[in-house]
This record gives sequence, C-alpha cells and structure tokens, in this order.
Amino acid sequence: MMKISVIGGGSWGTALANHLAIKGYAPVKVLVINEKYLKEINEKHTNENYLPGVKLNKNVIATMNYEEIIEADLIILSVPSHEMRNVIKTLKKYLGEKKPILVSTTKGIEEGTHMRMSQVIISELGEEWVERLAVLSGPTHAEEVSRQLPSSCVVAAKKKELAELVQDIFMSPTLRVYINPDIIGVELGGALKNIIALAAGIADGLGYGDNTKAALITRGLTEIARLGVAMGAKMMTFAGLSGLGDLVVTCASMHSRNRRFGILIGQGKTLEEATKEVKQVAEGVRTCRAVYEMTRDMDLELPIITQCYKVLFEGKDPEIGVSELMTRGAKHEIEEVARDDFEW
Ligand SMILES: NC(=O)c1ccc[n+]([C@@H]2O[C@H](COP(=O)([O-])OP(=O)(O)OC[C@H]3O[C@@H](n4cnc5c(N)ncnc54)[C@H](O)[C@@H]3O)[C@@H](O)[C@H]2O)c1
Ligand SMILES: O=P(O)(O)OC[C@H](O)CO
Repeated sequence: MMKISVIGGGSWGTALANHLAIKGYAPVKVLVINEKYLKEINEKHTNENYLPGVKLNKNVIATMNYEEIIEADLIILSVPSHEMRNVIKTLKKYLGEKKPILVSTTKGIEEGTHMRMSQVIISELGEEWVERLAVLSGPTHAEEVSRQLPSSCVVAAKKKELAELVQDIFMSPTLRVYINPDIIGVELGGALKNIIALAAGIADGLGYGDNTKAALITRGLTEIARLGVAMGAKMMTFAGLSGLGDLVVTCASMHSRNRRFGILIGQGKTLEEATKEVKQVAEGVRTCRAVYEMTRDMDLELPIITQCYKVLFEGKDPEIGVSELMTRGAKHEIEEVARDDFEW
C-alpha cells in the first residue's frame, strides 16, 4: 500500500489524513508546526481547535519533521495559499532525488505573482514535476468529511493515469471522486468561489434574503466562468463540483470561513476584527485582492468581485456596493460568446 503524508495539520489536512487512515493507509503522517497539536493528535487522537468533536483514526500520526513526511509516495498539500511557496521551498530542500506524487488541496491565488497553486509549486520544483502533480477540489467542508457525511470532489491532473490513481486513493463509500483534465478550471473554481462566498456572507450580514443569495451565487458563477475562460479554463468545469458545487456549499454553509468572514463585514466589522474572529484562513480575502489587481487592466466585467474588493480594502459601505450592483445598466443574461441560440 502507498505511503501517504500531509503537510498542514489544520481542518482540511487533518480531515483528509483521517479519511485515508479510515480507508486503511497506515500510518498517515501529518506535518504540524506546533508541539501542542503534535501531542494532542498523537496522544488524544483529536485536533479540537480545527475539528472539534471528531475522534481521529489512530493511524493519523502527527510529526514536526520533514524527513518523515518525504518518506511518503504521495504528499498532500493542505496549507493556506500564502504559505504554499514557503512550504514548497522547504520541501524541496528535503526531497533530494525523491519524487513523490503531490496533491494540492489549497484553494487560492498567490498575491503578487497571481499564480494558481499548481503554478507556484511547479515554479519552485521545476517543469519535470508537472506529471507528478494533481489538484483536488470541490464541495468538501472538513467538518463533514471528517464525520464521513456523503461528499464528492474532483481531481485534475495532466495525465489521466495520475488523476485515476489519485481518484482511486481518495474514493470511498462516503467520498465520491471524479476526474477532470482541466487543471486551470478546477483550481480557479475552488479559488474564486471564496470571493463570492465573502459577498454572500456580506449580504447575509446586511440582513438581505435568499433571493439576494441566489442572485449572488448565479451571477457570481458567471463572473467565475468569465474570468476562468479568459485564463484558459474550460467553461463546463464551472458547472461541476469545483465550480457550482463548491460555490453553493460555501455560500450556504455556516462551516464556511469565507461566508462567516463576510457576515462579520456585512455587520460592520473591520477586516482586522473579522480576521481575529474567524481565526482560520478565509482564502477569499487575499484571492479577492489578487484577482482585482490581476484583472484591473483587463477588459473583463467582474462587478461582484470589484465591489467585494472595494468593501474589503477601500472601506466602501457594503450597502452602497449592493445598490451599485443593482442599478447598473440593463443586460442580456447570456454571455456574448454563447449567445447564438439566445437571440431574438
Ligand atoms: N477546511 C475545509 O473545509 C477545506 C476544504 C477544502 C479545501 N480547503 C483548503 O485547504 C487549505 C487549508 O485550509 P484549512 O481549512 O485546513 O485551513 P486551517 O486554517 O484550518 O489550517 C491551516 C493549517 O496550515 C498550517 N500551516 C500554516 N503555515 C504552514 C507552514 N508554513 N507549514 C506547515 N503548515 C502550515 C497551520 O498551522 C494550520 O494547521 C485552504 O486553501 C482551504 O481553502 C479547506
Ligand atoms: O471554509 P471555507 O470557506 O474556506 O470553505 C472550505 C471549502 O473550500 C469548502 O469546499
């Protein structure tokens, strides 16, 4: 059986390690950066800060040692996007000649470079790693996967054989895994939905209703697809698990850190206050800034993302932001590129 390890002992890394340990992989080593979590996972088999109330499989073993992590045939990356480059730089030092499969589960875009996570990884490790790298994304809150509630996700990789191998490793009666060759679309779906989840949370915080939420989800998906296609993704990927699927779960669930962050902003809290209160990583905040900067000079209409940026980073009153979204010029619902069957 393959040896598996995980870098990032937060909610998602721990939930995935537990999932694979339940499937029979043993041990699944998880890199943590704090003695407290090391002791708690190895002695009590819990990670209360990140997965309250969840009893972990005894084969989930925490370590603070990269030497143990690189012994694996497959390494899962579950760190915040702003830490990915540092993590890969460190990993590279330990890898030497080893070439494990890497599975990125991080949903974000790097600020400054505007790279997707797989691009960050390849830029540090080199092009020869493209065929060793897969991306896993989809509507999978750690709180539910760790309780084995039926969930589904998607794996993208350059080579079909690698996507199928990773599919087989993660697939279980409670986690159904699909494959998709569109790495760009799968990564962007997971990263961009976080911005729309912030916007949905802001609308909730303002006291708006389900109609508002549905409008944000639907028109948010249009923006995700518009930007995604401009960046080389395939349109249909956004109708899948890493697009619509993850967007729905994140905008609707109180598990979502991004949605909870947005609610606090809608209630009038500052960026700093919301960051302190949510504690764990709300990826949409950095991703919103990265996307705003990346697209500022592009001829792309991204009204929800733009208003979200202005509310988060320019102190704009969110009610004014919503009002400006509502009072833009009248529009056709369907994108120009797909309008052939929709003209009068
Ligand atoms: N939580 C979920 O339900 C979920 C589901 C799917 C994908 N994701 C994605 O997975 C990524 C991680 O999310 P999370 O929910 O686990 O976040 P989290 O805040 O719960 O945990 C992040 C973990 O990364 C660790 N970490 C930070 N810097 C590190 C470093 N340099 N080296 C090693 N570890 C480091 C932290 O100590 C923490 O344990 C995010 O991109 C998120 O979008 C999360
Ligand atoms: O808690 P969030 O908002 O980071 O969402 C977690 C996952 O991306 C849901 O699939």
